[in-house]
Amino acid sequence: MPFFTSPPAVIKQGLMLNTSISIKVSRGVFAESDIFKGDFILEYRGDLIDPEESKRRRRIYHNSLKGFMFDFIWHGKFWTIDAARDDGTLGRLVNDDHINPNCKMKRIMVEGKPHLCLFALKDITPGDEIRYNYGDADCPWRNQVRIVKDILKSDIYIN
Ligand SMILES: C[S@@+](CC[C@H](N)C(=O)[O-])C[C@H]1O[C@@H](n2cnc3c(N)ncnc32)[C@H](O)[C@@H]1O
Repeated sequence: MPFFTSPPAVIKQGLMLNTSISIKVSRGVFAESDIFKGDFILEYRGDLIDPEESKRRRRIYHNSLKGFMFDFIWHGKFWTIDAARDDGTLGRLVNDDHINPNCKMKRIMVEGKPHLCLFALKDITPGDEIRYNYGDADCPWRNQVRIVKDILKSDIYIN
């Protein structure tokens, strides 16, 4: 549950989204109006960079910024949208859910260039957090969830 909510941030094609902050995932993006299955939600905006530039930036970035680099394959090569710079857009603030995501990132070609766009996988109601599956990316928080579950599985009995 978010504990802080900023004023409504973005109205796009009739969709209203908002950013909130929680202890667990820091910032996130929440629906403020109904979103229907198949709707376009937002674009993950940033610099489109090739593998060499991506490697160079990864060498100099602090770990916290690497989480804003979205890798994908295009024309048989790895490319990256680097959203490390805070440009005020919301795509960079959408969190991961690899178990029950409510939207999906798709590659949309515009004038020969790929754009990463988020579409609803199901109906989303106001208050729901917008989340997609980050894919095979190395996501330490997924392991943390597993560790918590493992701890809960192993009960200790005291007579
Ligand atoms: C693209 S940013 C998303 C916005 C981020 N929550 C923020 O406040 O800047 C990706 C980072 O968010 C955090 N994150 C995303 N999904 C998460 C999740 N399911 N659980 C915990 N942290 C998550 C991780 O720190 C990750 O590196």
